[in-house]
Amino acid sequence: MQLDPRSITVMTALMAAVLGAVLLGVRRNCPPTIQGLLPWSLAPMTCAGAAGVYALQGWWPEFAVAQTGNALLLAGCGLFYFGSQRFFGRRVTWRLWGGIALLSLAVLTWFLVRPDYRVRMVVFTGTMTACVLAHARLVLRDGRGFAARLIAGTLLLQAIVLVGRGLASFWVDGAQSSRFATTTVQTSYIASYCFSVLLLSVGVLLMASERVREEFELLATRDALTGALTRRAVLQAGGEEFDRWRRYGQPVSLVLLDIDHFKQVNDRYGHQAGDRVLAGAVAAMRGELRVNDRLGRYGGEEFVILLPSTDAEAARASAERVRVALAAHAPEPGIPPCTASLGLAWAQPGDTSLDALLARADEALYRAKANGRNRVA
Ligand SMILES: Nc1nc2c(ncn2[C@@H]2O[C@H](COP(=O)(O)OP(=O)(O)OP(=O)(O)O)[C@@H](O)[C@H]2O)c(=O)[nH]1
Repeated sequence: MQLDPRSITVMTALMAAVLGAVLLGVRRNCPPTIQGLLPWSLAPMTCAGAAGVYALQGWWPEFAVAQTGNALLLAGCGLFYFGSQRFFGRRVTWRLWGGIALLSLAVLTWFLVRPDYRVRMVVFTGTMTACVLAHARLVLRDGRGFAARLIAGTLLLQAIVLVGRGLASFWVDGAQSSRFATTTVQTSYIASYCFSVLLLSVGVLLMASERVREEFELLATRDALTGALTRRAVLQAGGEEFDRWRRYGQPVSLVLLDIDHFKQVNDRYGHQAGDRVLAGAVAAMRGELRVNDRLGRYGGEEFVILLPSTDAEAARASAERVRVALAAHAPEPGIPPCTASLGLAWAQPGDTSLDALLARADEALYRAKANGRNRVA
């Protein structure tokens, strides 16, 4: 089967333009917290521009086709990388990008004065390969899942094809060989370029939709005011830990915590200050908990702390740490620290569900309140 490189190039231009438009559409439906979609949308469009310019060979002077096409292709490659930097929240190195743009401009000008196919090929291949490899490194480091693997794999393949084609240009009579020569090297290069744009666009699309799903999941499990887990989410996690205790004997403990005299905070400083005090209290509690511990808002000024793999003694130490931290935490100037009462419970033989622990923790909390507050019972 013989593929016509010019037709592939024209098809690539059309396909890349459509992919860019699709990504732009996706961007409109994404929450603004997801960054990088604009450069990601512009990247395939720029590649489409490059393919369109290459397709003009024969109608435009060769030098103009090569310079403009290569510059656009490099810009497309850079935009994909730049988009990923934004997406992963990396600090964007403006100086680096400015430097690369200036260098490219200088090289471009120099080629206007001294056109040399092989030097041009080395500079272009070298810059493209460096950009592609840096991008692959970033995605491998910060990304996960199928989409990240797809992107990294495509980029690595692209680097191999780039280097292969760069080397081949020294064997083939490069200066005379046509861009659309139906040689194996040229056809593979153009076909791989077409697939790269397609796979990279699909990859970033998947990565963005995965992020949207994660953000919505987070919204559904987090209490909007304090950032603690919702009651439903923390109780679900508690149920899972309880099952683990029943099946494998892994200890699990639970704390119900109620901020003392919180009504007075609202009455004295206003409901909004009360809101901030609650959010601050959650932040202070978090600082005392381990990574696997779960903190949820049970309702109002009452919280649940789930302590997986924690027996009664260790749970008491954790609860005590939280109590001390809260009593020492000054919410904001003018508002004194709030204390809290904590009721502790742990899984015991005879318990049939998490409700048993919740009931005991509630009784313990009641005792802590009755015995003078600011204590663990
Ligand atoms: N600002 C604010 N206040 C809340 C929120 N949820 C519940 N509250 C308030 O928390 C207060 C709870 O009051 P009470 O149940 O009387 O308990 P308390 O004043 O903490 O007294 P003790 O628990 O007995 O120490 C009420 O005034 C509620 O309005 C909230 O999201 N924001």
